[in-house]
Amino acid sequence: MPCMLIDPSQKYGPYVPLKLDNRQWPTKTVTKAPIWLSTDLRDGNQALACPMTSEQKLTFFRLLVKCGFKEIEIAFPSASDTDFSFVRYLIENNEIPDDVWIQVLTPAREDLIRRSFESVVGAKHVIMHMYNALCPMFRNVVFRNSKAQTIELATRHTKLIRELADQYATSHGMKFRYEYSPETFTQTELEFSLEVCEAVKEVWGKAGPGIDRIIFNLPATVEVAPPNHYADQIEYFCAHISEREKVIISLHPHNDRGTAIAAAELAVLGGADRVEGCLFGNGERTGNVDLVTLALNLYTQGITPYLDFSDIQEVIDVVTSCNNIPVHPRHPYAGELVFTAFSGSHQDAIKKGFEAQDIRHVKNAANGESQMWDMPYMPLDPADLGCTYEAVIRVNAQSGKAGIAYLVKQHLQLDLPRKMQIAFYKVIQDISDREAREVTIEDITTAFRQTYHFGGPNYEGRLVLRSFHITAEPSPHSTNDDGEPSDERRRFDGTISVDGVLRVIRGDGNGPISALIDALRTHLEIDVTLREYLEHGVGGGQDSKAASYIELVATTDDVKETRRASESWWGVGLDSDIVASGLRAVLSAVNGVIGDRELPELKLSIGSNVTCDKSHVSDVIINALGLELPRRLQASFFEVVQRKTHESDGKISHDDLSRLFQDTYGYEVEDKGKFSLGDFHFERVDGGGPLFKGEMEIEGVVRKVTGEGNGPLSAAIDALLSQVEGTLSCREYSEHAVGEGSDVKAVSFVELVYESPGAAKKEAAWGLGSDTDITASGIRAALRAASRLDVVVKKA
Ligand SMILES: CC(=O)SCCNC(=O)CCNC(=O)[C@H](O)C(C)(C)COP(=O)(O)OP(=O)(O)OC[C@H]1O[C@@H](n2cnc3c(N)ncnc32)[C@H](O)[C@@H]1OP(=O)(O)O
Ligand SMILES: CC(C)C(=O)C(=O)O
Repeated sequence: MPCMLIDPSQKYGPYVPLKLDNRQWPTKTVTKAPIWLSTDLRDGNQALACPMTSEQKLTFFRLLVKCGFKEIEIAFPSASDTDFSFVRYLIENNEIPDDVWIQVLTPAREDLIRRSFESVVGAKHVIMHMYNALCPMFRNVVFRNSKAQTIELATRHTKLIRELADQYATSHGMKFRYEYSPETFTQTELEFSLEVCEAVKEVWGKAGPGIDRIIFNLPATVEVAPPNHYADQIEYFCAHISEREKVIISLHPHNDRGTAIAAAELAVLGGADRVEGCLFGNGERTGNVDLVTLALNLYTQGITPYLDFSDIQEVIDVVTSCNNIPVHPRHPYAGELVFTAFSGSHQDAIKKGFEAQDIRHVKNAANGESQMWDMPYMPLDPADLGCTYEAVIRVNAQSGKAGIAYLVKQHLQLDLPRKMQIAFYKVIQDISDREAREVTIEDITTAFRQTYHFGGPNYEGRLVLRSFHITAEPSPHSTNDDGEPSDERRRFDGTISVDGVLRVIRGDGNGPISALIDALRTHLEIDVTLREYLEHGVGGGQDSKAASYIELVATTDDVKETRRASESWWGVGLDSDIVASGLRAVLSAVNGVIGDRELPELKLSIGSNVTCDKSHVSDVIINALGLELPRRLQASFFEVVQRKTHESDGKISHDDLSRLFQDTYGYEVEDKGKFSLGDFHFERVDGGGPLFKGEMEIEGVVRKVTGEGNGPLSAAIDALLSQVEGTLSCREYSEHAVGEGSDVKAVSFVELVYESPGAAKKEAAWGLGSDTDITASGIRAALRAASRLDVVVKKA
């Protein structure tokens, strides 16, 4: 069975290096783009098992024009009717822009040359491209021609092309240029290639400077030597061809050794002016040189390529749908994975690179300097090709903390502290190890939200901050240990939801965070110590928020041991108020600390009932006052009760409880409150709702007010609104009857929401009203609720 040889020299010989003294190309650098010719519609097309249909060729042609190609080889028209008709279609349907030269390929055969000319009749600018192979193998085996016969074949057909070009130029006003390809150039004796090209040039006889230059296209028909050898051959040819100024030297590299890009780049240094190739390197066998890569290699050196791949995805889509060959995921610049880092150290460098670049760009912009791209592992800004940064970092088991932190920052705007990055990395690593797959951005953000109970009601933990007040308290010690005046202390007084039950907790500390930690210790037996606290701003302007990060450790008897504890819990908080953001971060971490652990029950006793909850409180109100509290009012009052009973260790009598209720919501009490109702009536407005007209006593002064609404209550609230700054709205309303017979009256429950002008937060309060008239009872309840809010009254 055949296999690879131990000694391959028995089968394959080395290329023969060119003896080129004083070669120039190694010390040259490229400074401008070559002329490009796309041979996708000829060479690429011929290399497909199913050549393109006319529709596909047309779509491809339009793409090439859009990308900026000014020379396009559109067909081998004598090869098939499809190719011939395609050329006709482009010409007859004015598809070819005036500044684009179409090129057609023909062998050195009279019938095929004539047919090729027939195909291009009517085109404005045509490059006639003729080829014949020159190397010994082709001379001896394929053509069975001597050197002289080979030259004669090339010159005889060049002469014919010249005659036909003159003829068609005269008869059809067309402009022709001529390209001659000494096929198999790189395998041919250099002197012989030169001899043939000189002869062709002479017979063509029309080579001149500028646009009249004859094109000698020197193909690496099969790539059989390293790229430096091609560069040597091109430099030699450029140096020895006569009338160099009347010649365009063109390259046509194939990729058999996988070095077509290098060969083209070095051969351009060797003196070539033009490159023929295909998009993404399609073409016979291993393909032609890839023009996308060549152009973008120039671009990333700061050289304008004069080809536009700003929408690389569109280019990929068109090319792959026409060729039916996918672009390799690792294809330079275009592959799905080329702007993606999976591995940890790469991600780390990219994250740091972006951060440093952002800072540098701001500085450069301020100094009027250019915003140079300089990023680890990324030679090109994906945005230049219409790609987003979305896929730059992707996560699997090879990834590290920095990449994950980068994605959290991108998608949640949170710049995690280093130690928290490490903590969260473990969470993600567990997922990727367990599931042995790529971890998506959605996986990461969901895991983050779940771990830190971050991002709305769906992710709430067992403990949730509902409301709080921080007050300053004088320190019990007038001086500290150094004899300096002691700072004020802070008191946290807030409501948190604990497993769905509102709990009022209080605590003291040096600052709001330590006060909350103290409250958690006192009321819920959660004993933790703060180890690290960091915060940063998120967003700007009115919508800016503060993000806080907290690390907690379990408190031990030994302070040093506590600080050194290996187990810790991180939390995150985001809020427009920096204090609230820190407090949320504490609860986020505490949710991690408590896990499923049982928390001590609320100690609230009403009368002799020792463990009461909000339903017991509501029962007392029903029994004492006959009021059926709406569900949310029950929760709100339960909070009031807890706050009231703090000083009495959670104890309250039945009577005190009903009095507390009446005083709080203004139910059947003497005190009228800040807003109270005088005489009023409603009028009907044509086509509208009721119009409230009446008197309201506001801060002791009677005002005449009017207001419109969909119903009586909203009209009255509108009248009230006309007297205050900010906005007021009704969040909940309910009512029921109390009493019997002639004593029956309506009791209304109203929750109002108030937003004072410029206030970041809304305030809400309940109020109660009772009256024999149900409308009056509702309005009284609303005014009572307003009395409990910090409403700013307009000047009378
Ligand atoms: C390196 C390249 O990519 S070059 C472009 C290759 N593209 C094509 O070949 C296009 C598709 N080809 C075709 O459609 C056909 O080959 C045609 C229409 C061009 C010619 O078809 P046929 O006349 O049947 O010839 P066939 O396909 O067998 O080609 C071989 C003949 O052409 C000759 N020949 C090969 N290249 C050339 C050339 N550049 N100039 C002149 N004759 C040539 C061969 O010597 C051989 O001649 P022979 O029959 O006298 O021995
Ligand atoms: C016709 C020539 C230029 C060719 O396609 C080749 O040599 O690969």
